Amino acid sequence: MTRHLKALIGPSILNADLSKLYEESQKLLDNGADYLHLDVMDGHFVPNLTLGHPVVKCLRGKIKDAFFETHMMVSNPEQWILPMADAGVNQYTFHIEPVDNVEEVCRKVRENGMKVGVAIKPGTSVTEIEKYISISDMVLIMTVEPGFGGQKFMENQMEKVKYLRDHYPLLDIEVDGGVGPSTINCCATAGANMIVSGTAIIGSNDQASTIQLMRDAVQQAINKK
Ligand SMILES: O=C(CO)[C@H](O)[C@H](O)COP(=O)(O)O
Ligand SMILES: [Fe+2]
Repeated sequence: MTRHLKALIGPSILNADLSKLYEESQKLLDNGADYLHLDVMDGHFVPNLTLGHPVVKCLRGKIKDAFFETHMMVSNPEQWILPMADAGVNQYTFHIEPVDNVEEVCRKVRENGMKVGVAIKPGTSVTEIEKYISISDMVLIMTVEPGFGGQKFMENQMEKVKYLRDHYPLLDIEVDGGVGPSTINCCATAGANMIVSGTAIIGSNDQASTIQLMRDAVQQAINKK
């Protein structure tokens, strides 16, 4: 069977009203989100704290069938594999920067029934992550310094996306940080097919059209290639 790239939009709930995590998440799904991108920060790898596996587990209790990706901005990603698998996470995306044995973490993530995503910060070279493509399901190119929502999109990171798309036509490539209607074309033409967008969707007064607009831009770019 031929595999085709798919345009997927995964809203980040980071800048939503987290006292209403379930309602905000369900609303995003009702408005057409393809998956949920849950930002996990440990106050060590990044200077911020968000949520952990107990919260993800409660959310899974209320939302049974959506695809959950956790973006693990943590110093020891190996530590949270089991609890996140138990919480019902579908994809475990972690940063390679603090990890000594990336292969081992990738293997354990899969052993625990989750897809594995590998992520790099803006200062990390694309060749650092290229080594792990064969043992992962997705690559995340950060387009802001991880830690906070609502930052400015770093266009220079598109070189990494272009490089990866040229060399790996069917690779799932995700971008995250400052992505919205004004920056989506940049991401789409560079070759990203999985789009994380926080502030632009959460702050939109028409979430469904904002999600649709971004998915259409990405799908059109895929169809042109
Ligand atoms: O990983 C993140 C920050 O580290 C978030 O996913 C990202 O910033 C999304 O929010 P926004 O679209 O507002 O930038
Ligand atoms: Fe994220």
